[in-house]
Amino acid sequence: MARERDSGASALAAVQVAVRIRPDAVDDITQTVSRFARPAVEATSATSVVLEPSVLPVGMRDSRYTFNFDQVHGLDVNQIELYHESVEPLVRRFMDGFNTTIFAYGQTSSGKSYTMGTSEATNSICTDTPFVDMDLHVGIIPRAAHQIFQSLQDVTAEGEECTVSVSFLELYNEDLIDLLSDAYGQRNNIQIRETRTGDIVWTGLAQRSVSNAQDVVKLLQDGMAVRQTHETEMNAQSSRSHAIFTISLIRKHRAKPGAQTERASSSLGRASPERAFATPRTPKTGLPTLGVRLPVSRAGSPTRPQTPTRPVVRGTPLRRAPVEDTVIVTTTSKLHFVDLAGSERLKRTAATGDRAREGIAINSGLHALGNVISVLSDPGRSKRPIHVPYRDSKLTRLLQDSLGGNAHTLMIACISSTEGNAGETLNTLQYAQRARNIRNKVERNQVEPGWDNVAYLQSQVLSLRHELELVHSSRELVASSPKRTTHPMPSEHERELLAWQEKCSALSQKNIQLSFQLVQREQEQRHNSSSVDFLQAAEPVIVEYEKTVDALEGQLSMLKAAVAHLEHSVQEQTSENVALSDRATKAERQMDVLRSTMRDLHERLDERNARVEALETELRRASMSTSSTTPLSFSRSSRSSSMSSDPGVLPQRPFGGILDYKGRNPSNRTYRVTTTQSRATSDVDTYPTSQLGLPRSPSSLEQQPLTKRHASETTSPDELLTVHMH
Ligand SMILES: Nc1ncnc2c1ncn2[C@@H]1O[C@H](COP(=O)(O)OP(=O)(O)OP(=O)(O)O)[C@@H](O)[C@H]1O
Repeated sequence: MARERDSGASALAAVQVAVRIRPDAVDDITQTVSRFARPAVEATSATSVVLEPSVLPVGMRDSRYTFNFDQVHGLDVNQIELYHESVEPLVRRFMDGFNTTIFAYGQTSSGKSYTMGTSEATNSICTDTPFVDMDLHVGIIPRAAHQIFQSLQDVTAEGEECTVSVSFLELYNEDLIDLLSDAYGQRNNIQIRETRTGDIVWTGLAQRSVSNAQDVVKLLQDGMAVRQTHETEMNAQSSRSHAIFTISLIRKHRAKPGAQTERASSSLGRASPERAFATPRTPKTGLPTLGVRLPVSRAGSPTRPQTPTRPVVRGTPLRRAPVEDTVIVTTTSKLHFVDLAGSERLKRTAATGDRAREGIAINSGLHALGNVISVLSDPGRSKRPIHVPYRDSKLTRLLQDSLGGNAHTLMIACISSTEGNAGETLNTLQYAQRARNIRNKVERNQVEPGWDNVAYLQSQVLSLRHELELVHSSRELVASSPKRTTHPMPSEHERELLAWQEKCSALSQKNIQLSFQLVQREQEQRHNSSSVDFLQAAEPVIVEYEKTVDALEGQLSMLKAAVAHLEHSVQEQTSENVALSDRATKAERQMDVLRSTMRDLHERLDERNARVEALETELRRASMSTSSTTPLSFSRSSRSSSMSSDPGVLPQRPFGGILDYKGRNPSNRTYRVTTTQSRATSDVDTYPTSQLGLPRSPSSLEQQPLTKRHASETTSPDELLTVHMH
């Protein structure tokens, strides 16, 4: 926890972000096309990761993406290493009395459940015997349970009394479901409520006491068995809900008043002297954050903390106060493991029906979480108050204390290494980058008993007054002693007197403080008493309103989810359009190239025609001087229609020449004509007779069967003339 600052009563702690790159197994069903299975991300150091932009969809390509985080776990980092590097320090914070949250975020099938320990590997743990070595694939939660109970062995041996309990909550389609309830599946009454002091609490959630790590894992397995998971195109066992597994700890130890904050050994989150002594923080008794009810008196009136009904981990009984001044200090803390469902593109998961509805709800919660993270990470937030949209979804309400509130938080961003997932990977990395800017205000949840109890304070004041009177009377007694005037006081008595005097002044001070406290409390009580009746009467109405608001918020969230989904589709459509216009631009470029090729060809054609004209002129000249052959004048058409600027219209120009009629095939009426011009035999051109102006059946011509080649060439026989240029 390097990035933490002390700011008086509470310390500022940045949200920690660890990135985990999952290896892509051969049988990974998301990687069907090997072309997209190339590696796209690389851990370049223990804290940085690079995403290759060329693998991103068009429109998302930018420069090389390099991201820095608190930890980066590459492909070769296993569960044990990840736990030691990223999670163990957080679990120690929890043991020290701080609320702590660890949540996994990432696209579907990126390894969130695997990392958190809510996947198959956890089911393989045998809970009948104490854990020795866990399977390499076992995730965070079972390992944390093991660490917690190992540490508790030490503190209970020192005489502390500790109580551990767990709860398991699921948020499915905006419904809160208790995964450890005996009445699972039946309508339950879990509600997220805000106390008058602004704390977020859940009511109606089962708390199960546990006395060892096996108990924790057993309950985890039970809850996992009923959690909503289904197969999608992207994951054979995809979590269709967000789930929060919580371990709650209550520790009690004896300490001198005012010295209790030194007991907890964390180097972080030092409680201020004011909070520890003069105005001890009202413990979240009964309604601690994230809704776990600790022992509390019914009407919610503050009482001295009670002994838990089922203390689970007990040390030797709390030592009797060796001296008058020790009190029992209670520390409460919670450790939340949040396994978020994966963000998913419905197109890729091929979700329809219920799966699509689940997908929309999942994405909507994550979208709201993204908005909260964006607002909290806004650097301008410290200068001006900004509304944080926690109420936009139940997920954000549940995580309110973990993001921007009183908790040490670790986000594990899970990403896939392959090219096919590069778009989602970039989103996850950007999301995580923002989360890293969030600062939480952490403080130890610790309280000295009785500070919120007026009767207790009154009795303290009375006993102190009584002690004070005793001291005064003893002083007077000593002062009136006749020996004092004649003999020096024996040093033993002197010391005793000084001790009494010191004690007297300490007690007077404490008396003043307590009296001051008492007056404050009485004033507060007087102020509150008038509203208590009203509040009691209004309570059921308020609860009803809360339920209605809750239901409406649920509907609103789903509507927002639908809108977000539409927006997402529009975004996808837009990027498809971008890709299409990119292709259109490319095609245009190709057209330009073709046009220029055409121009070249035309030029070459013109050159050729010029040559032909020159030849024709020569021919004409030759014909003038030769009278033995029949002069002909006709048009010549080009065979190469592809060279014409207008396909279908053959370029024509006058052709003058002396032709030697070699023969005629009557069946197809094709003429074979040889010009007097000397040419290679391959220079055989075919002309429509209509263009040549020749008679269809000139009897003067020698009939001659055409070769096979000619026959195949002259597919429109009656209109063609084959000319051999010699
Ligand atoms: N680091 C890893 N090493 C080995 N296998 C892994 C790793 N990460 C994930 N897997 C495997 O990948 C598959 C998908 O992982 P997992 O179910 O944890 O994903 P997910 O992010 O929780 O998905 P969803 O959001 O759909 O629930 C599982 O079979 C899991 O065992």
